[in-house]
Parts: sequence; structure tokens; C-alpha cells
Amino acid sequence: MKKISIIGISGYSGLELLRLLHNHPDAEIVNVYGTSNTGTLLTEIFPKLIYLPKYAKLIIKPFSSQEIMQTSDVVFFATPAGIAAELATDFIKADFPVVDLSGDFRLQNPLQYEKWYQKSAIHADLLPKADYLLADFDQPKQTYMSNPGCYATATLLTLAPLYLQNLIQLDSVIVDAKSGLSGAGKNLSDSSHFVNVNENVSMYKLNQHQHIPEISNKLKTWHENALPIQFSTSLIPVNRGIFVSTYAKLAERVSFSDVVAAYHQTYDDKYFVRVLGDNRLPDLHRVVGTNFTDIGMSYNELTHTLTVVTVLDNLVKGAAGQAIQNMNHFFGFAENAGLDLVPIL
Ligand SMILES: NC(=O)C1=CN([C@@H]2O[C@H](COP(=O)(O)OP(=O)(O)OC[C@H]3O[C@@H](n4cnc5c(N)ncnc54)[C@H](OP(=O)(O)O)[C@@H]3O)[C@@H](O)[C@H]2O)C=CC1
Ligand SMILES: CC(=O)N[C@@H](CCC(=O)OP(=O)(O)O)C(=O)O
Repeated sequence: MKKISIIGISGYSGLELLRLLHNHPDAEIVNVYGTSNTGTLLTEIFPKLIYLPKYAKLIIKPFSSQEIMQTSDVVFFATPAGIAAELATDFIKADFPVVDLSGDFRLQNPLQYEKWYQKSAIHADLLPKADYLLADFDQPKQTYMSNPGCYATATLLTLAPLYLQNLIQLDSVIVDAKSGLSGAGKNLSDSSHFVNVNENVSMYKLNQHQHIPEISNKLKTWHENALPIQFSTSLIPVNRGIFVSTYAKLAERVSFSDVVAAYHQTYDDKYFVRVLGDNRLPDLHRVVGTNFTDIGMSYNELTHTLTVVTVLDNLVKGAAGQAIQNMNHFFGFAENAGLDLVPIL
């Protein structure tokens, strides 16, 4: 049984880690950390947990790297960008296992991080200590596991077969991504007020989203001629879910059946990515509450355009679920331990 600490327990993905780890056969949560409400019982802040005796004694504690390393086997950072960069050094120096849900270690180039996250980057010497782990493709080799972003996960799983098998015109890719509100975390802002989100759709961070460099960096490892992609993000009035529509022109002499075959070839042996087959397109309800990514595709003979639709739950596959999938790989557990989830609806 591996002992777990969670930093950022009162945030959306911190609590989602607790929800998923609750059913993990090989893991137990021993300590939880935050900055507000320290010294308070977790069940006092979240009365919905009161009936779960496992958590009756958990107190939200102020961060202590020494305590975490003495009491647990792995720590999850479910904290906003900038916090792991500040607090993770002791773990890296001690080679202590970390799964970081934030963007702090996703970009190996500190200048790229500073440009896209508009924060100071961690010292360049520490960045190579982290593995960027798109869990369905990458296995941890080091102890610092950097979890991909939610939009980046959906986009990369969409594009992997097309880049790896050289199936599209690389200058033709347009990714239109939409997210539910929990993707923005628990803090209120004008744009996240119920009245501004309900019965509304808005595009934000156009051409400036912090997941763009992360996506481009990975695409370059799959295809040496990868070009910048056109990428947009919109907010939709749902609690959870990422819905990505991707458009591209096929490369010469590539047919739609080649594309469908490539998706099956890439994903049929990957438990958490499900290919729906040609002309069947997924919707959010298929995956909400689960660690699955569902992908469907269609081809328009008149415009010679491929459309791929990808859905995932931003809090599960986009954050806590993929983080646990990476932890499962690290400890050699079954990949789906704690993650065999049925969609909420
Ligand atoms: N929401 C999502 O769908 C996704 C989120 N992510 C990433 O995961 C991370 C967490 O996101 P999310 O859960 O949405 O964020 P939230 O804003 O909901 O929660 C963040 C939590 O971090 C805690 N925190 C902040 N500073 C510290 C600190 N110094 N020490 C300990 N705890 C701290 C806060 O607790 P307190 O109030 O006690 O300070 C808060 O509960 C972010 O980096 C986010 O970008 C990645 C993919 C998807
Ligand atoms: C709906 C919404 O606002 N989503 C957030 C996703 C946040 C996130 O996951 O950011 P990092 O992974 O880079 O830390 C956003 O678009 O910024």
C-alpha cells in the first residue's frame, strides 16, 4: 500500500484526486496540505466527506516537505502554476516521487514558460529532472512526473496518429477546443460568474493559451516537420468536460480509411483511449466522471477535410485521473487501478 500526500486538497483537482484514490486498491491518503483553513479538519470544510471514516482525521496542514517525505511514498501537487516551482526543490534533490498537475515543469525551456505562463520559471538545471508524461504514450523514467494540461491531453491524443503516421498536410491543422468551467479552478472571476457562463459561450486566450507550446513541443517529437497549429479555447456552460474539434487536410495519396486504420492501430491496445470508428462522433456524456478519452472522425469529400472529435473529463483524464495513471505506471500497478469508472450519466 503506497502512502499519498496531496498539496492543494481544497481545489477542484485536489478533491478529485481524493475521490479517485478512495477506490484505489494500492494507495491511501495520509496527509493533505493547503494554505487556507490549515489546522481544520477536512470534513469540516467538505461536510460531504463526513460519512467516509477514512478521512475523519485528516487535517489540512501547512506545507512541509520533510513531513511529506517522512510519511508518504509520493506527493501530488494540485496547485496553481508557480507553486510547484517554488516548493518542489527538496523533493527533486531527494529523488522523492512527485506527480505535478500544474504546468511548472511541462516546458523544458524556461523562456518558453515565462512567455506563456507569465511567471518566473524554475531554475533551468532542475527542468531536465522532470518527465513530461502523456500517460498513454510515455512511461516515467525519473521521479518527477509532470502531468500534461487538460487541453493538451485532448489535442495530443487527437493528433498523435496523424503526426506519427504522416497522414495530414501539416500546415492545415485547426484545433477548436472547449472546456467546462471546472477547468478554470475554484477561484471566482468575472468570467466565471454563473450569470456570465450559464447560457453563454465565449472564446478566450485566443492564440495565447499556455498549452500551445506544450502541444507544439510534443508534436515535434512525433514529426520533425511539425508546424505551429491554430488553436482556440472556449468556455461552455458545463461543469466538466473538454470537447475538441480538429480539422485538417489529408496528405497526398492518404485516404479516410487509412486514417481510421491509423487511429485503431495507435489506440486499440491503449485501455483509456477509445476509437469510435468512422463517422461516429462522441459527446461529453460518454466520458464525464471517467478517465477515458473518446475519439471519432469523419471526412468531407467535397472540402477534402478531415474532422476529428475528441472528448475527455478535464478533472479526470485532464488532471487527477491521468496523474493517477502516471503514478500507477511509476509503481508498476495495473494501469487502471482506481480508475475503472463509469460515466456519471
Ligand atoms: N481544473 C482542471 O480541470 C485542471 C487543472 N490543472 C492544473 O492543476 C492545478 C490545480 O488546478 P485546480 O484544482 O483547478 O485549482 P484550484 O484553484 O481549484 O485549486 C488549487 C488549490 O491549490 C491550493 N494552493 C495554492 N497555493 C498553495 C500552496 N502554496 N500550498 C498548498 N496549497 C496551495 C489552494 O488551496 P488553498 O486555498 O488552501 O491555498 C487550492 O485549493 C493547476 O495547476 C491547474 O492548472 C490541470 C489540468 C486540468
Ligand atoms: C476553462 C479554463 O479556464 N481552463 C484553464 C485550464 C487550466 C489549466 O489546466 O492550466 P494548466 O494546465 O496550464 O495549469 C485555462 O484555459 O487556462
